[in-house]
Amino acid sequence: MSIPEREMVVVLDFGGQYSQLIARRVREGRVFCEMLPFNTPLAEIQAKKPRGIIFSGGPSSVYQQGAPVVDKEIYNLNIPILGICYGMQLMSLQLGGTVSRATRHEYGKTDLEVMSREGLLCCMGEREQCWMSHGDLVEAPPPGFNILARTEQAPVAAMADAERGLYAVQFHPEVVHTPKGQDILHYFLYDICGCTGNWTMGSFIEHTVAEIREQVGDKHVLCALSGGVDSSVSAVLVHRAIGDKLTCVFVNHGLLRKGEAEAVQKFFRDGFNINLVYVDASERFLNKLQGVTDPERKRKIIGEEFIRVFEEEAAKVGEIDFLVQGTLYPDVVESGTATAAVIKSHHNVGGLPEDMKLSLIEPLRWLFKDEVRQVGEKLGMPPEIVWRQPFPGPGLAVRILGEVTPEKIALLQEADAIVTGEIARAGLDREIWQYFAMLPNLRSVGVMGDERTYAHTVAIRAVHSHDGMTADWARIPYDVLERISSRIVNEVEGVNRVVYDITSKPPATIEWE
Ligand SMILES: Nc1ncnc2c1ncn2[C@@H]1O[C@H](COP(=O)(O)OP(=O)(O)OP(=O)(O)O)[C@@H](O)[C@H]1O
Ligand SMILES: O=c1[nH]c(=O)c2[nH+]cn([C@@H]3O[C@H](COP(=O)(O)O)[C@@H](O)[C@H]3O)c2[nH]1
Ligand SMILES: NC(=O)CC[C@H](N)C(=O)O
Ligand SMILES: [Mg+2]
Repeated sequence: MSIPEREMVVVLDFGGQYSQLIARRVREGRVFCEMLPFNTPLAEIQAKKPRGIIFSGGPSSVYQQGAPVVDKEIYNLNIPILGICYGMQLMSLQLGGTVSRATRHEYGKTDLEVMSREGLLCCMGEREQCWMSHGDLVEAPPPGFNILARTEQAPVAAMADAERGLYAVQFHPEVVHTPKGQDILHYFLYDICGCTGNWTMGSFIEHTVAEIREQVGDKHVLCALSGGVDSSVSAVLVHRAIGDKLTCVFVNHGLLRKGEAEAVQKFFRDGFNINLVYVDASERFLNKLQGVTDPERKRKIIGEEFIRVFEEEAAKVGEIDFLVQGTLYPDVVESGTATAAVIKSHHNVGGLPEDMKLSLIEPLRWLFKDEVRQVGEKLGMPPEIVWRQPFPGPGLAVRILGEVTPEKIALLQEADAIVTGEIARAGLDREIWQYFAMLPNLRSVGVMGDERTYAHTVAIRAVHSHDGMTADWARIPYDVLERISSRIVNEVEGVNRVVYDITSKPPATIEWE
């Protein structure tokens, strides 16, 4: 079977805060979308046969030295382009318009005066709300461009050279605060780029299965299976493509939750017709982590050790060239890209060793968790997997600040089982995105049974999120918190205090390390 034709659009990322939102919005418009760094070679972009290209926003000023630019040939490829914010400023500058620093900046909700209500802005009335975040502006558009809209501060808030298929907006159509934003993107995708909207979860599955089959041929493949949503969905996709030639490896690194090693094996052995190898590697992981306190070092050690285990298992199975991982888009951005800062090295991306021998297959690399859950449902996977709360690959190592020891792991496993159990008992497990206990490596004074104690503090973390990129702390009812707290101090030896983390992301992250 050949790979079915797929309409796709490329987002070139200039480091904007909302770049990933653009990609999501395009996919919500039923057109597949990948985000690439701004400096991706043109040949690589062309090879993807995009129907359109979108330039994202970004923190730089186009007229500054070293600001990110694209190869000007991109304007001659006959592929429609939509520039957003920085993307519009860049397009202006490169094609002969003028860009300068504004005297007054526009941040947030802004009134837009629409001057041309046909073409790109045909969905808009004369006055519309839009959302702005800029300090620079286009003073004069390049030759050949018409001004489509303006605001009090920005004489060019949207512009087009329809003949060449070049469009740009200073505001952000991808954020919900631009109410007509999705209509504008829709017009770009359908009317300008000629897409028909053939991207659905069903077509994603079909396309991905065909792609894996072509890539792998009749070779054998190993899949890193954690029992989490992402790797389980990846495993099922690959299994559809190549059946028995897939072997899944589940690693117990000694940093799993209470009862998890047994539960995952039982679930996959009983419920799925998949070859599963279980590796108890806890000793070697914990040895490597001895004395290590820096969060990034912990992540890198775990990332490398995972790969070493997979390589050893691959050698046992025979000739194996490929490793499947359930990597998602947020793992990729947070690990740092050409434009995005390193927030934390996810073990499966930034934590990978340089000399790895297996080639990666990552069918979900462009998706967000909620999209992966839709794929899982479409594949008919059971709700216990699809709606399972995420658990980071480095496991409890990133939930224990400071050195990881067997005692601390055992203590945290007990406390975490209480949090999980009580959240489920209160019927909140599906509502809350992630909920767990963590150990801040902090001891304080308490009094228990009239005796002084000097024991551990356990922190509870519970957050609501759509995709893991941003999060808000969950307003767990006080009586549930009370039960969790009292059970932890009463049942877990070595704990005399429980606190609740009430920080959103940003500024914090979901995990503490
Ligand atoms: N214990 C493990 N054994 C084998 N592979 C693992 C293990 N933990 C993580 N991985 C690999 O690393 C990838 C990334 O981990 P991550 O936790 O993001 O995904 P997940 O566990 O599949 O899903 P979830 O985010 O729902 O926990 C996994 O998809 C899997 O391929
Ligand atoms: O596979 C993973 N490998 C990792 O190294 C890792 N670190 C964090 N997470 C999970 O990602 C989401 C966002 O986490 P943070 O807000 O802590 O960055 C949350 O759901 C985290 O649990 C990881 N997943
Ligand atoms: N959001 C953006 O793309 C901002 C672009 C540019 N840095 C400005 O301030 O105008
Ligand atoms: Mg996981």
